[in-house]
Amino acid sequence: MAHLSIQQLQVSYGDKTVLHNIDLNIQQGEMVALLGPSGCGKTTLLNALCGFVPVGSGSIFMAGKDITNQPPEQRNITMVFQSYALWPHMTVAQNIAYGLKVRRVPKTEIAERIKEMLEIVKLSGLENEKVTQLSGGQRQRVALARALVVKPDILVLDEPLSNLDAKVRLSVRHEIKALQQRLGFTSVIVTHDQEEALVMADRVAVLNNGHIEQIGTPEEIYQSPKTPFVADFMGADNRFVYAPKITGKAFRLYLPKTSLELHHLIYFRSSAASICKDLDNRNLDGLTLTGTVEQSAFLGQNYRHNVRHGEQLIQADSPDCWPLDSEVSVHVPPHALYVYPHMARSA
Ligand SMILES: Nc1ncnc2c1ncn2[C@@H]1O[C@H](COP(=O)(O)OP(=O)(O)OP(=O)(O)O)[C@@H](O)[C@H]1O
Repeated sequence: MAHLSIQQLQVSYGDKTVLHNIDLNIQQGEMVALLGPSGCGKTTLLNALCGFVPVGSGSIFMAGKDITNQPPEQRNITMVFQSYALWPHMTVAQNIAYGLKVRRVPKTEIAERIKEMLEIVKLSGLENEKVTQLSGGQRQRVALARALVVKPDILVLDEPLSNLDAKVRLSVRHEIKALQQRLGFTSVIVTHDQEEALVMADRVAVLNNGHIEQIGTPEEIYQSPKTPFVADFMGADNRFVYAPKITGKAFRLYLPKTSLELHHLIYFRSSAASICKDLDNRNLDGLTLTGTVEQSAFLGQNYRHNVRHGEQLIQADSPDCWPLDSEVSVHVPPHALYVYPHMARSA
């Protein structure tokens, strides 16, 4: 049985339905990321889980118990916010103790649990500091300790790293992941950063306009996006419409397992494409096209090229910088092409 089971959940604000028939099962000890663009309903789903917004229809079960209509304070769910939401006038220890005091845990036990939590989040020695004297990364660790000290059924993280600078962000996301694996807590994290979701989560649910488009392991979501939306959102930056008649010397698409008699939408990542001088004589599987280099930009490890193929501008990476106006061939192997039937006859 799933630890958390969300079934056919629908949530509306007035006349506007923002979550449509959400089904999501989360196992004990699992971390699931809700990933999607702004406004797709991530925060609303968290709020429904915590009991902060009423549910229109559907159910939420925690360890088999129906909590759909339970008030927030009766759900054993704690939340870590983007803004930390710490009490500024309190010390680190007082902030961590807050939830335990509300639950009337005996003083000696509170002291023990604070000490243990401080060690876990590597803040021992800072218990008497005011939280305002801490760095952003340290504050977020206090927020994490405060949420975990009450031993929640689910830890909910709402964009927890957004306020941290890029470098701290990288280290804190690894710390949270390591902590989750060590302590085995069940959690849901909201993010709009795909890399963050891939690094931290055991499974990723991609939301689009109040629907779950796809749910799967980071590898499944990244390597086998099921819909054009997921492909695009997961960084497949090249998109074009394939029409059966366009195959010729300058353009060849061959996918051993796919019939291409109808129009298709094709996506691929610039990083999956390779550029060479001439592929004319080689009948490679996948996509092969010829074009002219219009622009190149240095990315650090590679150069990204804009290659003009008729009306289409393709982006392709290469370790070499190809001169402007070079005539080149671009190749993308079959496993890196995401192909979807396309109903419309034009791009
Ligand atoms: N209190 C509210 N009243 C009315 N509409 C709301 C309310 N809160 C959110 N919405 C709308 O519901 C939709 C989903 O919003 P939500 O905040 O859940 O999205 P999100 O994916 O978390 O976005 P973001 O990443 O920007 O936080 C949006 O269209 C938003 O405008």
